[in-house]
Amino acid sequence: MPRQDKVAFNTPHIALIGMMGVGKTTIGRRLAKRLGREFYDSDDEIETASGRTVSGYFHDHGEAEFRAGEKRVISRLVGSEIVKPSIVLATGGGAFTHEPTRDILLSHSLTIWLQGDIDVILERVSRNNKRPLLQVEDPRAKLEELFKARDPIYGLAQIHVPIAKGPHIRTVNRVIRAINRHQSNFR
Ligand SMILES: Nc1ncnc2c1ncn2[C@@H]1O[C@H](COP(=O)(O)OP(=O)(O)O)[C@@H](O)[C@H]1O
Ligand SMILES: O=C(O)C1=C[C@@H](OP(=O)(O)O)[C@@H](O)[C@H](O)C1
Ligand SMILES: [Mg+2]
Repeated sequence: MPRQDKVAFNTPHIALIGMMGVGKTTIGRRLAKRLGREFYDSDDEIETASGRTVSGYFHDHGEAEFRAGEKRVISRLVGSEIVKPSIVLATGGGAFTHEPTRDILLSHSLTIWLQGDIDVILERVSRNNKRPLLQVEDPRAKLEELFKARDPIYGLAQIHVPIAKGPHIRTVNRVIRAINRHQSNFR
């Protein structure tokens, strides 16, 4: 394993946060593979536990219950006192904005904000209708509203990484470099 991957390997749980469509799930899966860690996605865990899709869950129970379920899932994955190997967790875009969930993430993991601009994100989320919050007449306006409300909160993450253009590996490399820089500041 390259030296810089080793530094990242030795960190606690890594949690990716940021806006829908920025790449948390796809980058997280690749990062975990690179670091030889287990990968979890909080949306997948909610879907498995509830037997509903995220959209179905929102439809049936509403956002407040979704946030409560999301908190339970994240607490189970990274909030436990039981010592287990560090994982990579991709959170859903709203998880970090919910204070109880944010507290768990900040206390038990290295939080990494993947930052993308609205045009890239809009293009990506338009590929399917899996994101209930954007099933509105004007998704751009909704995204603008979410950016305004959420960016200051996402800014509380320990590490900020602007996504790279091009293949996923470029962003994975940026994340690993950012973790290295962060860890060396604390040694
Ligand atoms: N570097 C990239 N290049 C091209 N497409 C990407 C890249 N990163 C993510 N995507 C695509 O953008 C979409 C959203 O990514 P996803 O990982 O689901 O985001 P999130 O989990 O943050 O909502 C997916 O279709 C994914 O394949
Ligand atoms: O931003 C949000 O509030 C949400 C983001 C989604 O996850 P992704 O960020 O992985 O798309 C999913 O949890 C749900 O649709 C709500
Ligand atoms: Mg995702």
